[in-house]
Parts: sequence; structure tokens; C-alpha cells
Amino acid sequence: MGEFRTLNWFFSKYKGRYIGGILCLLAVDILQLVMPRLLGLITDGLQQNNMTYATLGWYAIIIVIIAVAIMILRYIWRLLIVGGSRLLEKELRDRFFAHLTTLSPRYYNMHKTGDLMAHASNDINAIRMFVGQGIVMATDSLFMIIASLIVVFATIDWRLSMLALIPFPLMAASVLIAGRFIRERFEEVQRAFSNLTDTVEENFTGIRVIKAFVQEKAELKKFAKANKHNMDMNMRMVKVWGIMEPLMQFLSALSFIIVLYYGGMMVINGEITMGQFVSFNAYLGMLIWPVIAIGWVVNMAQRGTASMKRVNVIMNERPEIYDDNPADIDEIYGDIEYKDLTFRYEPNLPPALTDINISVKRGETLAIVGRTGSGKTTLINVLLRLYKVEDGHVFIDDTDINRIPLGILRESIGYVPQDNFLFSTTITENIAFGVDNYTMEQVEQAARIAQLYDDVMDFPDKFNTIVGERGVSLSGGQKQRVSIARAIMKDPKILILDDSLSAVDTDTEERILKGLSKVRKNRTTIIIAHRISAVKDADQIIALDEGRIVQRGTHGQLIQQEGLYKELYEMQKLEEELERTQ
Ligand SMILES: Nc1ncnc2c1ncn2[C@@H]1O[C@H](COP(=O)(O)OP(=O)(O)OP(=O)(O)O)[C@@H](O)[C@H]1O
Repeated sequence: MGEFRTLNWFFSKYKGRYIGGILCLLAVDILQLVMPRLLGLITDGLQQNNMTYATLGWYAIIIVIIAVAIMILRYIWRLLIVGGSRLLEKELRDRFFAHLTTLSPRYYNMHKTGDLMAHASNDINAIRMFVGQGIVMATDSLFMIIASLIVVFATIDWRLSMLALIPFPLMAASVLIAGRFIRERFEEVQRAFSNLTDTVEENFTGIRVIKAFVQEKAELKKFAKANKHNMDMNMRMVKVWGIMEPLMQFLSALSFIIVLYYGGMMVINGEITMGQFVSFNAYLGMLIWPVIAIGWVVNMAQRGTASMKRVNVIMNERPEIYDDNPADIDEIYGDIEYKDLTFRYEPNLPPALTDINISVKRGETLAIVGRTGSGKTTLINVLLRLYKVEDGHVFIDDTDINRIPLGILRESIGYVPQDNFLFSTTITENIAFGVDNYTMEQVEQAARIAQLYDDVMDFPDKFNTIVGERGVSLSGGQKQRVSIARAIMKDPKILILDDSLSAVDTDTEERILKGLSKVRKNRTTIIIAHRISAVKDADQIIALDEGRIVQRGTHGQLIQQEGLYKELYEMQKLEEELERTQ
């Protein structure tokens, strides 16, 4: 239960709500306890023939008043406590999500998104159930059990009470045991269902590949298998669930039989009155639910605690990259320097970058070329502080990158990543992502520079066109250009294009680069490209091979040298010629 200490902020914030709720709940319980007693009094009155119409009427009025009070108070505690648990769910999920956004990409490389989603839904649900229903059931059951036992033991007959209680431990134990089975099987059902939805989702996302490889039948088979597994798991669950109610009814019937037989004999022998017999039966009826509930609460508590533990582990994860001793900087200007940088993603992996030395002055353009996997993107990851580098190796404006406040650093960089992620919203919002105040002119201007404007004008809703999920309705080249427009829109001090011109033809590429150079005054630009045409005008070009800089210079200098750059250049010339002759 110590795990729930992390929720202290919540309970102290909503103390009043919980105390009020529990008081109402106890008031309902007390009122409920009065009912059987009234029934007993009425029975005795009727049996002893001393009941008048008027007293009967009074009893009826009292019962109605109690019933109305129970109804109102029950509604209030439900609002307070069940509503409170919904508040907890919301606030906990907000905190959880906010915390996840602070974690670095390395964390996400090591944890599956599906698992994080499961924590955000299933675990937070389990915590909500325990903090809402669990607290209610525990308070309610314990109070009802103790209070009804005291009443029956004290006011009716202790021997009858003892006998009637014989099946109760059996009931609690079977709920507890069955509950464990149910929980296990329920988890299997959830896993089967998430497997089923994963299969469907993957099919929808990959529908083009599936069709192109004529895999519809194979996929149908896979789906049928997942669907059957889902049903089997549900059947296993139904088998345990199905036995619960009949078993409970049987065990409680045993209790009633004991009372009927033994209690009946006591009435015949005059040891208890008819009224006591009737109210005993009513108390017994009231005890059954709390006893069953105790079993449920124990299960709920176990589940809630396990979930709380898992959520706590994630919440205690310290962001690897954060502002520690930040320099007093308001803006950056764009001088970039890498000094003797050797970088590994993980200590046990070979270095992705070795002995890197680069110096770019503000306003200059640096181009990076190299074969796939040579470390180009890694250079950018380090500059964006997406991964941690040691102090003393990467500088912006002569300040160590680790001391530049993250917010300022990332606001000052316009980054067009390799995988152009678009949100399922309008083109305008995709372009203006990350900019709070903007005008349509700015959006249009960014689209013009990115050579996207004409394409957008051809769409029926122009800039209000909604981009389908992950931008399916746009071509690869259009998506790249939306991404470029997004980076331009930020008017950044440093613009980074990571292989962002690969899906456009060379003419468009040239126009984009020209447009960029016009607005590039004092802006440092880094272009990563596979095509020489994209990099030939850069102030300096570096060629990377297996994480090392193997060549550096301008286009003019590099094509004079034997080496990687010239190889790439020759190869591309050959490709172009081949294309022309085809
Ligand atoms: N998150 C990561 N964890 C571990 N290793 C990584 C990670 N990202 C990249 N690497 C490795 O680092 C090396 C350089 O990768 P990088 O992405 O920088 O190459 P690249 O030159 O940008 O390649 P491409 O042109 O294909 O994008 C590769 O060997 C890659 O496997």
C-alpha cells in the first residue's frame, strides 16, 4: 500500500471530497441497518395483535423517509467518491503524459510504445478502480459486516448468529480464489484483444504492401487466428465468471437453510420472537454482499498496487537530458563547433562518431554527405541534444551545448527530419506547428519557399485540406515539402535538412535551395544529402565514412580529389546519363 504514497498530492487536494463521501456512505449504512429492525418490530406488532392502522402508517412513513434519505445520500457519495476517482484518473494521466514528454528518445528506443500505452490505459484504470470503487467497497463492507454482526449477536441470539455465519468464510475464500483466476484470465483476454487490434491496425497501415504482395489471403488467415484466440480467451473467462454467481447463491442459500431450520426451531421453542426471526433473515441478506465485496476488494487492491508500482517506476524515471546549470542565454546566433567528438549511443556499442572536428560560422552552410549509416543523422541528434554528449565537445556560440537551455536551443533550430511526420490536421496547422502567433501570409510564404504552394492550391480545400492519418493522402515529395515549410515557418537561427530533398526532383530541389538562400541571411544551414546537386553550393562539405570525417572542402576542391565525394559525384553523373538515355 506504500506504493500509493505517490498519490498523497491527490488525497490532500481532494480531502474534503473523500471525507464527505465516506461520511455519506456510512450514513447510508447506518440507515440500512435500521430497516431489518423495523421489519422485526412490525412483525412482532402484527403477531401480537397490537398493531393499529395508524402505527402501521407511521412505520410506512418512516420507511419511506429512510429510503429517500438512502437514495439521496447514496447519490451524493457516488458523485463524491466515484467522481473523485475520475478526477484522479484525469490528473494522473495528465501527469503521466507530461512526464513521458520529458523523457529522451533513448528511453523510447528501449521501451515499446505499446507497453507505455498499456500503462496509460490499463494501469491507470486499475488505480482508478481501487481508489474509487475499492475504497467504497472496503469501507462499506467492513462497516456493514462489523455493525450487522454486533446487532445480530447483541440483539437476537449469538448461537443462531454463529451457525448462520458458517458458510461466510467459504464465500469470501471462493471470491478471493476465483478473483485471482478471473484476473489472470482477464489479462489474457486483454492481451488477446490488443493482439487482435494490432493485427487489424497493421493491416490497415500496410494495406498497400499487402496488396502489392498479394497477401490478402495470408492476412485473412492471420486475422482469423487472432480472432479465434480472442474468442477462446473470452470463453475461458466466461467459464470462471459463470460459476461465480451460482456458487455465491448456493453458499448463501446454505446460510438461510441453517437459519430457517435452527431459527425456526428457536421460534417454536419461544427462545426468540417471530420479529427477531424476520429481522435476523433480513440482516443475513444484508451481510452477503459485503462478504463477497471483501474478496473483490482484496483483488482490486492487489491489482491496483501492482499497477501503481508500474506507474511509479515510470514516473520516477529521471529525464536523461535536462537543464542542469544552464547558461544565462536568451538567444543563439548560430556558430556551431564540434571539438574532438567521439560518440556512442550505448557504452557497449561501437562509436557512431569518431574524432569529429567541425566549425561552422553563423550564416554559413555546412553540407554532410556519406553512405547510409555513416553517422550523418547522429551529428544532428547530438546538436539537438536528443542524446547526451559529454561536456567540452559540442558548442554553439562558444557555449557548451549542455549549458544551453533546452527550450532556447530547440526553438532556435528548424529541423526537417528524415521521417516526415505529419499530424492528422490541416496543412496550415502542420506548417505552423510550434508557432503560437502566425498570419496566413507567413504560412503561404513558407509554403512558397518550400515549393509547396502550387500543390496546395490544387487541393480542394487549399490550406485547410486535412492531411490523412500520417499524411497518407500526400505524396512523399509533398510531405517532405510540408516538413520543410514547417521548419522555415519557425524562422530558425539554424536550419537543418536531414535528407529532406530526396523525394523531390532535381529542378524542385534547386528552386527550394534558391528560395532558402534568399531567406538565409545570417542563418546557419546544415544540409544532409545523398545527391551532390543539393550540396554543391555549400560553404563547406564534409564526407563521413563509418563515423569519421574522411574528406572536407568545397565542391570545387572535393571533385579534384580522389575519394568518397568524387565517387558519389561520378556515380550520380552516370545515373543521370542513364536516365537521360532511357
Ligand atoms: N538510436 C540509436 N541507437 C543505437 N545505434 C544507433 C541509433 N541511431 C543510429 N545508430 C547507429 O549509428 C550509426 C549511424 O547512424 P545514422 O543514423 O547517424 O546514419 P546516417 O548516416 O544518418 O544514415 P542514413 O543516411 O541511412 O540516414 C549506424 O550504425 C546506426 O545503426
